[in-house]
Amino acid sequence: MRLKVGLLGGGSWGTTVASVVSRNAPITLWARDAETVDGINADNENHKYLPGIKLPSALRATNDLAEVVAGADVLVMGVPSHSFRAVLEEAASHLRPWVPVISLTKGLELASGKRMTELIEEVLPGHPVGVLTGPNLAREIMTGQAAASVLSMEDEIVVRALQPVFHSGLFRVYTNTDLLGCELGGVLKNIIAIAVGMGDGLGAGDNTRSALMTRGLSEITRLGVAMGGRAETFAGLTGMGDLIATCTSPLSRNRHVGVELGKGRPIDEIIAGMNMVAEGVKSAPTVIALAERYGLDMPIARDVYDVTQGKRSAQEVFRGLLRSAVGDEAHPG
Ligand SMILES: NC(=O)C1=CN([C@@H]2O[C@H](COP(=O)(O)OP(=O)(O)OC[C@H]3O[C@@H](n4cnc5c(N)ncnc54)[C@H](OP(=O)(O)O)[C@@H]3O)[C@@H](O)[C@H]2O)C=CC1
Ligand SMILES: O=C(CO)COP(=O)(O)O
Repeated sequence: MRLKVGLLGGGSWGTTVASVVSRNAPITLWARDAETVDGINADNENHKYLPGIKLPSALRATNDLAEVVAGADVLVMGVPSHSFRAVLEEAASHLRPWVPVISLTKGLELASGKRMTELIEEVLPGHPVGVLTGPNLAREIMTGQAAASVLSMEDEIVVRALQPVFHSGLFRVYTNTDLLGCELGGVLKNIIAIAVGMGDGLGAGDNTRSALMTRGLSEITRLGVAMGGRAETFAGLTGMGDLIATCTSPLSRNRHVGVELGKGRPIDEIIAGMNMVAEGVKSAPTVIALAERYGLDMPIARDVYDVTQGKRSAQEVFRGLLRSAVGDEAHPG
């Protein structure tokens, strides 16, 4: 039986995942924006988020959320974290019982600090939940570059059953049962990418970038393990893998924010000039609150928080980093 997939969210990543899935399964994409829907159906193009890229003709889009959700055997959530709960609540009354819900979103709920899969469990109790995450820059995948990703769900049987929905020749989908670890890796690497971007914007060198990424991974792993993730997950595709892609690619929106901060531009101006989401800016305060709750020192994340809140400049933060105490690499703090 071919599972029918419904995907909510017509941004760059929702459209990309829908295009990938359309090779394997019937899929309908819901977008709130009528022009996005028309562009996908009439021109096979998402003019707003993936201009110039031809989408598969099998991909169909609609404005009708109820139709997409009610017809889905698998529901995929591709809206940013700030809209996730509202869209999920709208979907809830239309979803059939036990339909798995997979999140593509790499952010935390601002008010509660919750992960997106925690929101799914809260709004849709009883539905199997998962994430699809990894080093996956949308535009690269749409231009036919190979990539690997991870479908993570706690139940090994369910995750194996859903893997073929997402996996294809150039989009290689592994499975992992460490849901919390996989999900957190995707959230936390955004903050380190902002830090690396700040360094690049200030003209820092490759050694500096390498130091920030490595110490950043150490911060990610400390918090992730304290919250219940497995250490080895953070060394895999959803941790180190995604960190490398996001910290080094000019396509990353989070890194872009960092680069512009490094050049001295104010955060509000940078965000106002972007038509896409940079989740790390929104999750930095929540991550700092989590670090405090778990009694952990996360100096790079704290610096990103300070700069994105306008408390200090990128330049000040970089001077501070060079002056900070250095101890045992393996046992910081
Ligand atoms: N882009 C990428 O390469 C990757 C992104 N991700 C993650 O995927 C998630 C989505 O990002 P991405 O697709 O890139 O985001 P974009 O900024 O490209 O697009 C955001 C989309 O969400 C829609 N949206 C926002 N608020 C609402 C709402 N209240 N109701 C309905 N739709 C809404 C927007 O609609 P509208 O146009 O109408 O505003 C738009 O279609 C993020 O968490 C991101 O971190 C993960 C991996 C790769
Ligand atoms: O998550 C991503 C790559 O895996 C996309 O990163 P940005 O949101 O920074 O563009």
